[in-house]
Amino acid sequence: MDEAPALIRFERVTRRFGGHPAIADISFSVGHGEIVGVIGRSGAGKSTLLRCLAGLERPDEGRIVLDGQDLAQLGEPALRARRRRIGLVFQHFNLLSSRTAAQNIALPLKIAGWTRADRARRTTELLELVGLPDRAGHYPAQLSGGQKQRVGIARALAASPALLLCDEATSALDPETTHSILALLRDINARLGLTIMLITHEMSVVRAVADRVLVLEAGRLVEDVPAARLFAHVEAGSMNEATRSLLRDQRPSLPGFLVDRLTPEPAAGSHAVLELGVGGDAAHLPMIARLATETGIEATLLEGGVTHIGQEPIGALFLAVPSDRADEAEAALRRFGADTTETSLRRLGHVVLPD
Ligand SMILES: Nc1ncnc2c1ncn2[C@@H]1O[C@H](COP(=O)(O)OP(=O)(O)OP(=O)(O)O)[C@@H](O)[C@H]1O
Repeated sequence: MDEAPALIRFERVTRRFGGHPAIADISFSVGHGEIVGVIGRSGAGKSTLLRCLAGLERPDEGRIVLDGQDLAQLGEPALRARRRRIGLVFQHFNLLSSRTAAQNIALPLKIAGWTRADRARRTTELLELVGLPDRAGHYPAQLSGGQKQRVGIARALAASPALLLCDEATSALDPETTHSILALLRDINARLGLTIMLITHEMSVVRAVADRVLVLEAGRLVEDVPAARLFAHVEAGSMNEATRSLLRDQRPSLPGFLVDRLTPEPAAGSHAVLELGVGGDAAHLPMIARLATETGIEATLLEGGVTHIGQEPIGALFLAVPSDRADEAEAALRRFGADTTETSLRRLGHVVLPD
């Protein structure tokens, strides 16, 4: 990370319950304005990490530094003030059903002692920000799930927090609404420069919104990587098994019928199958066309494609080239920019393609 001091620093944080560590020896830092996804399976320790960060749990070991302040050094009043610098967004919205959207949003401001006029001004501003200017007087029961979560986000932002913590914020929503809520979070991040941490068990959520990904497994931090690199599988070989298994359903993969036919050695008329993982600028390189013009080798695209994580192109292509020219094709692809820091090139085996 650059010279700017981190907003969040976890230093070897452990939290135990009944002697069993829910999170163990966790260290990472988050810079201002980053969107960080924390992913892991049920019981991996995500909620515990979030609760420690929100000051709702105290670590047994290690330090959590937020904006230069060690949370463990703060007494209860200072900790309460700190908590107001953190906005929390919940899976089930946690709105008061007897209050309107505007009243729900204004509640933290009322508790913080804002005047009625200031509350009204800020609430109007927030309803605009989350795209609900005409829903101020609606009660939660009159709002859709997505609208309720927008109110939840507006409430979390009311006191201008330094950090927004989202705990499975889209897990109760359908895919289309999830998409719009994640777009809203990205928009808020871009407009306000707000740092966001999202806890989720869904790789698709991380994929849609995060700049960086932390993977938790059985209380340990097993991966801390830029999202684009994670999805380009550049370091697939070095990735933890927990990460690979979370990724498996996201990545393009060779169709099963071809995997079944793969052999380690070439056969008469066979093709070598190459997996080309591309990311960054490499995604724009016309590698297949260059391969044809410069070597005369015509690669067949078996599967795969390029997509985007934020603005970052990433992809995986599965190519077939005649087995007797596989070495030559690999050497050329490497020369064109494959197998650098942002791309990877792997030979999966040989296959006799169906006619
Ligand atoms: N208050 C608690 N008392 C006892 N054990 C706890 C407590 N909170 C968490 N744990 C245990 O710590 C481990 C991590 O739990 P945590 O809720 O942090 O995981 P998670 O990744 O958020 O899971 P989920 O996605 O299911 O919420 C689990 O084994 C859990 O049973």
